[in-house]
Amino acid sequence: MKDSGDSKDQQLMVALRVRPISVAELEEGATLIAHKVDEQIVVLMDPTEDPDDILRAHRSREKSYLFDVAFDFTATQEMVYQATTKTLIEGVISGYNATVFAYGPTGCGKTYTMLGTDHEPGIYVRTLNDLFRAIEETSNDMEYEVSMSYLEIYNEMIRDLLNPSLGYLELREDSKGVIQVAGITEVSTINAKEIMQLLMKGNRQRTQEPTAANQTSSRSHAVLQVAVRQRSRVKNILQEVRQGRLFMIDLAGSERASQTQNRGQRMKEGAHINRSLLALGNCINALSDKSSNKYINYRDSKLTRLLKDSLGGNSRTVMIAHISPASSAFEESRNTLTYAGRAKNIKTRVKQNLLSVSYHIAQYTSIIADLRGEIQRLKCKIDEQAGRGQARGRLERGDIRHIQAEVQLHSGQGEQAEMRQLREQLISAFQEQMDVRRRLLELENRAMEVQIDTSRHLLTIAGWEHEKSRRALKWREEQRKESYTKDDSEKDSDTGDDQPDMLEPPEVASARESIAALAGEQKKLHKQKVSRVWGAAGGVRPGSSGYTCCVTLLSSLTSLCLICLICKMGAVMLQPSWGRWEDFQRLQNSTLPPLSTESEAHRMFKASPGAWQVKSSSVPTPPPIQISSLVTQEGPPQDSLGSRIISSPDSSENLSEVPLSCKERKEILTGTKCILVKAARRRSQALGPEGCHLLAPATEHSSLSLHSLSEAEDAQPPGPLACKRPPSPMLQHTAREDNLSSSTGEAPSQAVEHRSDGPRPWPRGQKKSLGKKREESLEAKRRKRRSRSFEVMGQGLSRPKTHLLGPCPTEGMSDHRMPVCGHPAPGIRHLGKITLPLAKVRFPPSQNTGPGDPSRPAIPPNPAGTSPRVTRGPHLPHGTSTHGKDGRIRHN
Ligand SMILES: Nc1ncnc2c1ncn2[C@@H]1O[C@H](COP(=O)(O)OP(=O)(O)OP(=O)(O)O)[C@@H](O)[C@H]1O
Repeated sequence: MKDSGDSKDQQLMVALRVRPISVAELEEGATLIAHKVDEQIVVLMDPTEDPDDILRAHRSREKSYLFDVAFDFTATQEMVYQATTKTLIEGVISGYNATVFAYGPTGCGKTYTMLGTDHEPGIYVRTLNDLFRAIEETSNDMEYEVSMSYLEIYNEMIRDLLNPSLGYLELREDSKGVIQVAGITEVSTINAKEIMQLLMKGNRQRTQEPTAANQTSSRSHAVLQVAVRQRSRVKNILQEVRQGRLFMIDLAGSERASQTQNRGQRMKEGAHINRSLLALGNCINALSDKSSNKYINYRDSKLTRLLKDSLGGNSRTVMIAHISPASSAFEESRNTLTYAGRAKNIKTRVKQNLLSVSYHIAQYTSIIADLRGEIQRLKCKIDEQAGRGQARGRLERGDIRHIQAEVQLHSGQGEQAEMRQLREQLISAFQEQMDVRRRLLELENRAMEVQIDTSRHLLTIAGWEHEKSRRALKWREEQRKESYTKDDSEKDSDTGDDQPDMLEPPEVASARESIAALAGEQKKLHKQKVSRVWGAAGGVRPGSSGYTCCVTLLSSLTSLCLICLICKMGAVMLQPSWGRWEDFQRLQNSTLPPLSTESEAHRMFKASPGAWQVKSSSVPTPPPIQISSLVTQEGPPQDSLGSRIISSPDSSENLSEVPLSCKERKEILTGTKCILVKAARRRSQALGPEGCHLLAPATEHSSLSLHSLSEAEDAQPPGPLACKRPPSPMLQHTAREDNLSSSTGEAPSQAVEHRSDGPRPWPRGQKKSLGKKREESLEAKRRKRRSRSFEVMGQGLSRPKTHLLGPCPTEGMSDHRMPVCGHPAPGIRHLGKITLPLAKVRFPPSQNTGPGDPSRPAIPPNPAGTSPRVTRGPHLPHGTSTHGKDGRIRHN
């Protein structure tokens, strides 16, 4: 260990404090002779000067003294501490020595300044408080060791005030000249409170005796020493240790024997006090004389030996001189001021007590142990702080939970019952809704079954009508052949021959009856569904908006189902083998396969050569079949229901020659047209904008109104497009309405007329002339018919058209011409046109018979010439069916 650090000269600081004049002094008649002129100057008046003394007339009666700082009776303890001692604390911590001592005559306030009272603590207490506060502030980086000792020099003997039992102690000087008190008690602590308790204990041990000058006169010099060792917490091979010492000395007061009136022990004490103070004065004189190189005799007294460093060595020293302002203490005050003034010239050489400690490698283990201990200490500190934070957090969370629980308890009691009630109501409403849905599904299932049965019966009836028409045609052919061989008279006589009646098969009659029953059931189911929806809607009444919504919903569903049914029926009827009675028989005995998926429907259409005509891409769901007209309308007589079915492609033109069949067919077509238009409208309404958007590609072609249909019929070249033009692959289900409607009106005749012109487009300008020709031809045919000729009168269909179609479906539905999803209906009229070729095209008689006519399938003859009853079904001769390029069926 070695000392290091630079030294510098430090002037001794001298402060003067003038205490208040005491009551005793006032009683003695003393006057104030010490006055503070400014912060540094004090004037002392000489009370003994006689103004009448001529010899001293020109001498000044007052003398001024300059100090570093001066205090009078107005100064507080804090002011004295701040101005004298506080600045020393930082130096002590940094390794500098410092000394504060109170000097002055007895009873002038030295003990008051240094020790103070309980209410006005002195420099001891204030200094220690600030010292430990400064150590605490830098303790994270620096490690401190603080030790304290408290002694008195009484009668030139040193006593340990912290442990008086130790007896008198000796002063020793080490090799470096540092004065040490051998065996003194040094209490190491960094607790300021503990040091203060020790200080109080030591003061009680200090020798105080009342004298005439001071009731609490200190008969000894008290020395409080505080040593501070500071080192960095960062361990290194070279460790710096800074050691500073602070001396705070309360000297005993110089006294005069006459003043103290001491006798005996008190006089002896005073002698020792004065001797030590004299030695101190001599040292101060010697130290303050800059010019002289006098020997400083510190060894004259233990006080000067102890204050060796403080006076002339390595220390920042502050001397606080005390005087009484009373005129009675003029001599003591003047001497004190003189000594204090001299001390002001004393300079000390101050240097930092810096000790460099180089550790041996063997000491590393202890250093490591110290470091580990330090790490452990820091960990404990962190854990302690974290635990404190967690405890605080738990406390806060506990408070929050407690508050929440209270809030829930108070506010939730009323709301819980209400919430429970609402929940029960919600659950019951949900269950009721599910029940209604289930019942509706059951009704839907039943309605689907009814629809399937109805469609099956309708197919049966349609098959029979077809067969009947075919037999009638065959019979007329035979009759015409026979008529060529007979003369006119025989012809006239044969005009009364009618076509033999064909007995209706029992299954057809049964189908008609079943259809009637099923229609009633359909109606009943529909009413039930509507009532269910009303109930589910919570009391929706007819005529209200809710009612409209319900009906719309149901209608939309049923319309979709209907569309599926018609597509399916169309696909079946366009089978190559369709038109034979056995096909109807086969279909009658089999249930309609449901179009469960779009792919299935696609397969079905593909399987048929004519499937492209009816392929519907917009109906992917299984078709719950429902014919609205049978349910929602008071339909035509049930016996005509069979005639509503779409005619067989092969026989449609021949059917027109049968008045009753033609009428029925028109009714069927009209009714179907009405249904389809309604279905399309309801589907559009049900789907709404979103559905329209989704179905836009399809509806663009399938949206249809009668108006658009009629326009289409007018604008579109009928015959060739219907018969020979390759069909569009984008055929839609509703496009069949176009076909159906055209089959009931002028289009067929136009097609017939146009057929002779080849596949050129139909010119609009020729329509009127063609109409005229058609009328003429019709008239001629009538005449022929009256003359018992058997020419086919396919054009006669145009006559009942206005009667059948006029008011009811066409005009009525023309109001429903609506653009679906914003797409105008006319834009789709050329697309998706399903052509049932033979139902649309009427052939003139001259062309009907030619088997080689490619535009029309030849009607297979009945070589057996049997009656319809005998020849129906499997007995009908037929060749191999082939398909023309226009998709129509040919029988070879
Ligand atoms: N500044 C002051 N303000 C008020 N009272 C004071 C002041 N200074 C001293 N006194 C009072 O004067 C009396 C004597 O003071 P004190 O004992 O401190 O003198 P002293 O110099 O220590 O005497 P001694 O040398 O005999 O110990 C005390 O009662 C003290 O309360």
